[in-house]
Amino acid sequence: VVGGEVASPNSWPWQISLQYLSGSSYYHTCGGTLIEKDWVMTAAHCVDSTRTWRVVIGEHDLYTNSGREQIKSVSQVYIHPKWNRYSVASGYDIALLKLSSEATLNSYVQLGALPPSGQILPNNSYCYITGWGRTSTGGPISDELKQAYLPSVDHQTCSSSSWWGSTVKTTMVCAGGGEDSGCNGDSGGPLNCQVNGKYYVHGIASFVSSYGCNTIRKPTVFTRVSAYIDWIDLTMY
Ligand SMILES: C[C@H](NC(=O)[C@H](CCCC[NH3+])NC(=O)C(F)(F)F)C(=O)Nc1ccc(C(F)(F)F)cc1
Repeated sequence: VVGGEVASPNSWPWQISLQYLSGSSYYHTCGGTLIEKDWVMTAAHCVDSTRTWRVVIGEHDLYTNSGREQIKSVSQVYIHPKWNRYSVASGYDIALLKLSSEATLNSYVQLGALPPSGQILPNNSYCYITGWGRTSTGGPISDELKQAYLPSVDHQTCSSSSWWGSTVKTTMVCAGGGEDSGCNGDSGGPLNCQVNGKYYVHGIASFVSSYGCNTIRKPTVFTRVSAYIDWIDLTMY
């Protein structure tokens, strides 16, 4: 997350850190959302390589143990069947991870709420991106979970020529486009949007400009969760 601020610990209790094993250590690679006690939603591009994954729930500082963390291994990865790793612009950047055991829900660990199928946010909706991604283009990832206010940008604007043009599809949600943005390492994490006083996870961080994370008029682009509710339900149940 470029800009924004460090989040109050565990104030986004559905946020997870997706980590991969390298040698004898695990490393943060992506964000994700706990959507059932044993299911995590993330981006397909985060898990389309063969690795050993684990999910850390109740996390805040990646390098300290608060005692609130719950670490789960991943028993199965379900990548959307239409995901094409060579064409993030085609969409379908969504995956579900089945956990080896259920998380325990408490003040620090809660489920993220999904929007109704097909729901489209009005332009300039009140949204926050959260993640441990780079804090500047090419910079280091954040030790602590960060948040940034990223108002949503409707498709008409986001797909206009001086914005993302036809790269952005209607199965995506744009947010930001100013000096705050998502960045590498926030991938897979939630776009949290407040609707009638409650937060819903409307997006899964998918891509930013290759010219720089916080490029003006290149908002962070998210998979639109409300476009995939049927697939999510079919996969989990
Ligand atoms: C460096 C930049 N990285 C990203 O945007 C990465 C991974 C994207 C997956 C692509 N394999 N995503 C992120 O950093 C995220 F946090 F915003 F999600 C990038 O690749 N951007 C990008 C790639 C392709 C396209 C386009 F769709 F146009 F082909 C647009 C932007």
